[in-house]
Amino acid sequence: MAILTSDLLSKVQATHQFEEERLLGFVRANVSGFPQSLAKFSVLQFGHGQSNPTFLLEAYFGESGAEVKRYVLRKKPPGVLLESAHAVEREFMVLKALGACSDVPVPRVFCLCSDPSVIGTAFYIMEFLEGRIFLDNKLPGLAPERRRAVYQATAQTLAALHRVDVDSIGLQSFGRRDNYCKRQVQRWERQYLASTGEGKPSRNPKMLELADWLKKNIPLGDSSGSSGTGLVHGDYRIDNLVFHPVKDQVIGILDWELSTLGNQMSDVAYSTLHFFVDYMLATSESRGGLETMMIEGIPSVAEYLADYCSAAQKPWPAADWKFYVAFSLFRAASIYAGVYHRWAMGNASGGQRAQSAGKLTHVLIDSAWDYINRKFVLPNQPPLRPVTTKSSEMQYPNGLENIYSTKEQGRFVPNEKVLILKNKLLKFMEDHIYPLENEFYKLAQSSARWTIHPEEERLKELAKQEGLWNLWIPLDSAARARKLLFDGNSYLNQENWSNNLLGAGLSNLEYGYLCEIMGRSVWAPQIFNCGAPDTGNMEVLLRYGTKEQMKEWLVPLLEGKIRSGFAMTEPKVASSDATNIECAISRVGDSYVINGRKWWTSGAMDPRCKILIVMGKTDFTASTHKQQSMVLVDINTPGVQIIRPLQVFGFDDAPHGHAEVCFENVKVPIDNILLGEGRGFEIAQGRLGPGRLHHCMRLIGAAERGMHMMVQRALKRKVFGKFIAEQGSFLSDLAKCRVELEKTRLLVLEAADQLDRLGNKRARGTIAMAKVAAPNMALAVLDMAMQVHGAAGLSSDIVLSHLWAAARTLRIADGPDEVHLGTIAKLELRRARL
Ligand SMILES: Cc1cc2nc3c(=O)[nH]c(=O)nc-3n(C[C@H](O)[C@H](O)[C@H](O)COP(=O)(O)OP(=O)(O)OC[C@H]3O[C@@H](n4cnc5c(N)ncnc54)[C@H](O)[C@@H]3O)c2cc1C
Repeated sequence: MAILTSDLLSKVQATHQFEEERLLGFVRANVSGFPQSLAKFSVLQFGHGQSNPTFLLEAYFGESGAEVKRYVLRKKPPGVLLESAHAVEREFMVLKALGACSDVPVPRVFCLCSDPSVIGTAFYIMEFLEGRIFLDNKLPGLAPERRRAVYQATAQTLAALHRVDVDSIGLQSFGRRDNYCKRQVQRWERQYLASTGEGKPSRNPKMLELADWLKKNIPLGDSSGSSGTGLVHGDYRIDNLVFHPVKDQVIGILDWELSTLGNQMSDVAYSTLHFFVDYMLATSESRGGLETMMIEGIPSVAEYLADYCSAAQKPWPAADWKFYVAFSLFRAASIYAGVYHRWAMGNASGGQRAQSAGKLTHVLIDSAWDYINRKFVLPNQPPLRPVTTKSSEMQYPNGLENIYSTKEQGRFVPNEKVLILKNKLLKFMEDHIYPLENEFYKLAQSSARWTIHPEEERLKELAKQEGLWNLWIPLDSAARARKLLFDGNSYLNQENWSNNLLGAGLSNLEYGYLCEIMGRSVWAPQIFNCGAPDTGNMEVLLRYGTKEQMKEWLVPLLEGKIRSGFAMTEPKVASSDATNIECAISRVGDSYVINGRKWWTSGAMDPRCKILIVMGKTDFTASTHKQQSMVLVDINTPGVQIIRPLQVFGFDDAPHGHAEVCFENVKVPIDNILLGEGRGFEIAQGRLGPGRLHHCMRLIGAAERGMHMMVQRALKRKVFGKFIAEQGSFLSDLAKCRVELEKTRLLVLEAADQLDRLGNKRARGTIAMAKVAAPNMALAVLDMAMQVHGAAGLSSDIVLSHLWAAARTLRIADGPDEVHLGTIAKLELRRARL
């Protein structure tokens, strides 16, 4: 929640007290409009901020003494100060120039007092702004769209500040512009050295190494100061901004102590530090910033930066961004070291809160090194933004966008975050996937069919860079992995976060809108690391894997370096009832030994497939649903034999494939068991819910592609003197297809929403309905599309027959229709009996 500026007040701290009468005399003489006859004059201190102590002056006047004028006084801290720090005179100068000659929102200043005899140090007086301050940059309590607006206003206000022409407002001598970064690194290194060392807080050698790295990586052009220089604020953060009491608009930028002229991109990078390190939580062990939290409405760093660059008309800073962030962390570390040093000497205005600044200094230094060691920090281009920022006016760059795309408010209307991803995804499909489909088919029909097309791996990298990677991962699963893999250690370096290894923090419903688009091409899902059975297998590891299992198998799967298979179905038994399976998993000493035969293990033919999740029985005598267990089996373990690829209507789905696999005395360590013996059924329930829905979502996309192709064909092909689109029978069939498609889409979205709100178990009835409805609808629509294409529709020259074959498998795979109908009927009867 935001707090009002007036809520930050408390009594003046003992170390900051001054003679109020002397101050009053000065104010009366120097602040124009100050009431001459007062009922009361009071001084309170602002509790937020640790640099220059800041006070509220209240002058009560009028007949009843109830009228009040409020002012803010800002002064240097008492005690011995570091040279050039706490320069309130400079603050006054910049505020005065901006207030008089620009539209940058700043409080109006009244007067500056350099005479220490008045209150002990120099000070100035300015306007009091009543508004909201967001002390927590996670913006708790705000709706996602307002969070977005607050961050947008933050970026745009910084852009407005950076657009100011300093020469025209008399600030041309406010600082030097050449060698800004070089001088800043030297300055903050000096400050750090002055705040640490013998008789002072301890010195961290990594800080000095950091200074060396920065000196060696100064951006080109720094020495001349030719481009990108101008006014910089120096401490631009959300909590130094006053927002309008109700509108998401900045009404004042505060805390100008560090302002100067210089390289403005360093100002921008500094304003993003909370994405990389949680400096609000100085006392906790937490290191990760907003980029690891994925809070709805808060933009990514790239999106924030895109807002800034577009408003400031600056080029995209990918080339030097690593330097600017590392420099900002270094500078912040030096500032906090100064705060801590002052606290240790008893004169930091943040009081005891400044104590934690010592620890934070080290966190900032480590974070800078983590950032430097990342391979990827920013995409080469700014992320694609919707054509307008209002979701109601979004434009879609793709002809495939369906005619009922939601442009209004409503229950199943994707939010702005999803719309942005959707636009990107649509463009990616148009630019990269559809044009390569024929290429992929050619290879899959050649003698080299079980190899990977090099373009596939290239597109995977591109998808990662675009933030279109692992979008299927639901928030809760991501949170578990984050906790197990990343908490308090640097097992994985921060590069992985930037690559969105744990998705975009989407709910199942939000993912539904995107998964549908991937379903338009059989080749698309794996490009985004969103293909079956990998998503289901990753979900199992995310939910049930141990830390070690995650490290060994989940991480390479998340990275898209390996693929996986799920081996449950057996040729000998009716596997739609998993209690029938016969594969034996026997405990022998410290190992499990697996014996059995599986088939339709999708993905096992893929040369990148390295891990199988095998379901078998560990105890044939236990109760029916406690006999089964799941174990992780490295596909290269002796005794694992791939017997043959199976075909679906002649499609073998190379290079992915569906394999028959024999397990003969396959020995794996006991640590490879998932969740524990007898828990296989439980895992299957968890795995199959979201996975089933993903199939349904993709089927909506497949049907949508069928609709599109059908209509295009009907508008171009003439039969018996008329276009097919003019034939009455076609029109009614087309309309019926649309009706079925929309009904099913709603059912699938409803199931996804229920999965988010109610969980797997309570949503199972609706998921079952979607699982029956989606393949049957897609089959009908694709069948109609093939019919309209005549013989071409049945050929392999166009995608329809392959989409149809894939849809047909889903009346059986992941449970035949009859099993799901049984679930729906059982629930219906149970409800009637209640
Ligand atoms: C392309 C494809 C990919 C697959 N991928 C995988 C995979 O990666 N891993 C894996 O383990 N399996 C996979 N499968 C297998 C799939 O999950 C099974 O085929 C499915 O669970 C059905 O099992 P079954 O084939 O043994 O059919 P059976 O269990 O023998 O059932 C046959 C038929 O019996 C009828 N029937 C079943 N139950 C009922 C009931 N309760 N009421 C009325 N009639 C019923 C249905 O008509 C059903 O189709 C895949 C299958 C295909 C086609």
